[in-house]
Amino acid sequence: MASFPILPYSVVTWRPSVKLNPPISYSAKDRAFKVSCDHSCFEARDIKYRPPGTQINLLNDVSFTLPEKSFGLIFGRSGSGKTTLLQLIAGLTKPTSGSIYIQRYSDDGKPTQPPVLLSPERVGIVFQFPERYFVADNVFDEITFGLPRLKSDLKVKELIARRLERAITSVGLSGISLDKNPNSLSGGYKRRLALAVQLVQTPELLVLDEPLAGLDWKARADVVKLLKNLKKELTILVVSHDLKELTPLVDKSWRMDVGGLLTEKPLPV
Ligand SMILES: Nc1ncnc2c1ncn2[C@@H]1O[C@H](COP(=O)(O)OP(=O)(O)OP(=O)(O)O)[C@@H](O)[C@H]1O
Repeated sequence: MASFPILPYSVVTWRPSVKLNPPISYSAKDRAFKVSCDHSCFEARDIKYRPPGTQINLLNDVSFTLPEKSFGLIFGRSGSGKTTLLQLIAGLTKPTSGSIYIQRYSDDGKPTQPPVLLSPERVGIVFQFPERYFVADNVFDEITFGLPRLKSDLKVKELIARRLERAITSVGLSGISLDKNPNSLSGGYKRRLALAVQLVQTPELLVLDEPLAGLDWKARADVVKLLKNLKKELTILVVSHDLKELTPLVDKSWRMDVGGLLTEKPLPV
């Protein structure tokens, strides 16, 4: 298993960090969330989301804290707002109010600096049935689709080549020809490819919507094993109905109730 992320954060210089202005202030209620954060946490506070032109909030006062390199799982009824939350975290939609940010803490649980807004470049999102969104006719083009085109100088090319190689290795696609048509891969390999597409962008937080949906038992077991390995190097947040299979990986879990209400709860298995 290749170690991941591929490059130290400082090397990937095109990833902007946006400071919140004004900085978030901390109440006694907020401090209760810090207990489990040793270093950095991905945090959401009081997220509300109402789609434009509608009268109903899909998400209501959603708050959570996910320590870095941990595995979080959100479960709950269909239509409760889980996918909507993932889309907000990935920056595909903006919350109506509230914020999602990264907070660093010292060993004694105090914030060491102002929170930094979570920018979309730091998040990789794998949609439910990601293979439906493949755009290229070979594996190489699919993985490199979102990368800078290769007019760049040699150093950038080398950097991209290393990122590509490590993404492929880390999802176990090394044995597959890069010329292969993505649609000719098995279900499990398509999921690996969808993960590689995100990993090549070196995200710090990977969010996955129903990563086991539609796979046979063998492919499901393979994806669980893959996620277990990725968890060593990345923070992962999953929305899933497949609680039993994912239980061994889960560090924190939440139930989303209809009306977009998120509560930290142990898995009901
Ligand atoms: N842009 C929108 N405008 C209005 N309603 C929306 C919009 N986007 C989603 N919804 C509705 O919001 C609710 C929450 O949808 P969401 O897909 O987030 O739920 P979910 O918990 O992920 O469901 P599932 O488990 O079935 O995937 C659904 O009733 C959906 O129809």
